Amino acid sequence: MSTRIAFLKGHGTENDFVIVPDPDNAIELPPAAVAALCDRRAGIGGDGVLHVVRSAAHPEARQLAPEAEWFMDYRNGDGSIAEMCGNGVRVFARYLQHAGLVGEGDLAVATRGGVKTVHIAKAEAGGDVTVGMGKAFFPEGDDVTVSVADRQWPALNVNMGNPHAVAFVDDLAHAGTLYDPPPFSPASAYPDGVNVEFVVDRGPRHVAMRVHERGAGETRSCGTGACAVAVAAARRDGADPAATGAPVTYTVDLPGGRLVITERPDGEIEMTGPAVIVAEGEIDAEWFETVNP
Ligand SMILES: N[C@@H](CCC[C@H](N)C(=O)O)C(=O)O
Repeated sequence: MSTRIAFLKGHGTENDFVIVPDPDNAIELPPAAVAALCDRRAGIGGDGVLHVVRSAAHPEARQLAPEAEWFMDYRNGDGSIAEMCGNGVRVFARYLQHAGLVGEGDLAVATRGGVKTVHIAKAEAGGDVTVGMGKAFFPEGDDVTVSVADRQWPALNVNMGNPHAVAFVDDLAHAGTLYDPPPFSPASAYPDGVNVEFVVDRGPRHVAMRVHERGAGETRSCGTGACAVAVAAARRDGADPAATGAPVTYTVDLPGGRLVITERPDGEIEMTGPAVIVAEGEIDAEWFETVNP
């Protein structure tokens, strides 16, 4: 094993990540090592890990290498693998820019959810990062119910590459502590688990949300969750862009900041927000061996 393992810490609206640059895919990251890196007391701390690998060097992304040089090998904080991370891909792009590997403007990033187009705005224009998130899907089946303590809400089943249950509530405090995954029924609705969003209205096309993320617990932001919430709100509000032929934009406030989500008439969704690198350093090789024997 290499004795020098670089890392960076970054966040997008306070959805925070340990970034592990590893162009040649030489670093093994089993679930226990990911969980140790993400541990907020005994590790570096983060909602997840962004393992930065050249697509050509990763078996899951090799076929995407002609379209996208870099693969976001995303892991949840508990070490599990997710199909997509919306804030993660924005922070991933910021890392590539920070490292001088890309400039401002457009780039393609390979993910388990396919190739995503990312746009890094010029610093003088605010420097926000926009990602083309693809289309939302609404899996058919039983209606989903989410519950917290003695309250229950109907939830919309939205797939943004990863699964979401979106519940509109009267008060975000009704979601409780969100230490544990909120129970849902029927149990068959999400065989692989689910990210659960609780949403309140703030004004016209403006909502606020909290989220319990699969594999991470309550996080201060979730990009795919914000997109799921925006499309759920649009349908609830009768503002389906496919039906009206006009793009629809929602402002989504999260505990860690604000994301702006636009759905186009063809169903394509774009998400814009800040992405920040806050630190960089070296993982102690001896410690890493203890968590990754
Ligand atoms: N924080 C992410 C979502 C990360 C994956 C999620 N926890 C899952 O398991 O599906 C985002 O910004 O989208």
